[in-house]
Amino acid sequence: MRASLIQLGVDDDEPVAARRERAAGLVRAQSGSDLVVLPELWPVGAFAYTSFAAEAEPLDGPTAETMSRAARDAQVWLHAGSIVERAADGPMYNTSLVFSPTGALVRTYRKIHRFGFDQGEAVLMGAGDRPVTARLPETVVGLATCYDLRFPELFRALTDAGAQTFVIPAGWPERRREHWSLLARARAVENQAYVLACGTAGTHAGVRQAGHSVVVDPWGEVLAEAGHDEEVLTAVLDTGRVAKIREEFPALKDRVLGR
Ligand SMILES: NC(=O)CCC(=O)C(=O)O
Repeated sequence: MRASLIQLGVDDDEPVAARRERAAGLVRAQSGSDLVVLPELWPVGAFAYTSFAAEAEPLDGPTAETMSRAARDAQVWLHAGSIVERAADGPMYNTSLVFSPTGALVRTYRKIHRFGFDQGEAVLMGAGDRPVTARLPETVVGLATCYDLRFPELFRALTDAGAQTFVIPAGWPERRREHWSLLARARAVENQAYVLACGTAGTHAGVRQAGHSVVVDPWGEVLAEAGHDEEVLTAVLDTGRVAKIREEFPALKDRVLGR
C-alpha cells in the first residue's frame, strides 16, 4: 500500500481559501497512491484559536466539498486531516474526515483529547467520545489526532477494535518535536502497528511547527521521515507485516490488565 503524507505549510499570510485549493492540488498530484493524508486543522491552523469560530464549517462545508472532489479526481483514499467542525447543535469539534476514492465521506472522527489545558482548543472545542476505525482495502485504519498521541489507551482501544495502521494528523510544535518522534515510534512498537503521523510545516499564530512527519513500521523502524519544510512524504507499506509481527512476537496476547 502506497501512502503519501502531505506535510502542508500552514502560515498566517496564506488565506484559508487559497490554502484549500493548494491542498486539493497536492492531493490530485498523488494519484497513484492508495492513501493520502493531510495534517490537523490545516485550513485555519491548529494554534489559530482566535480564527476558529470564523472558519468553523459543517461536514458538508467548503473543505469537505473540495476534499471530496480531490479524492475522486485522484482516485485515492483520502484522510483529509481535520477541520473546525461547527455541529448542527452549535458546538465546535476538531473533526477528521476520511473519503473513499469515489469522494464519499466514509468516516469522521472528533478528537477525543483536546489540547491547551484550560485554554485554546480545550475550552473552545467539544470533545469526541468514541474511537473510530475505517476499513480500507489493505488495512484497518485507527484514527487519532495530534495530542491524542500522548494517550496510549486510545491506541490500545483502536488495536482492540482491529486497527493495524494508525493515521495521526497533527499540528505539532517544534518545541516538543522530540516527544512527537518518540511517541510515534512508541505507539507503533507497543501496538505492533504502522503509524502514519502527518504534521504541518511553517509558522502560524507565532508557533513554529515541527514538520518531521513520519512513517513507522510495526517493528518500530522509521520507513520515511520529513524535514521541517513543506513536502510530500511517501512510503510503501507491506500491510501483511502487522499480522506477521503480531504472530512471531505475540506480546499483545500477554496482556494482563485491561482485557
Ligand atoms: N494540536 C495539538 O494537539 C498540539 C499537541 C501538542 O502540542 C503536544 O501534545 O505537545
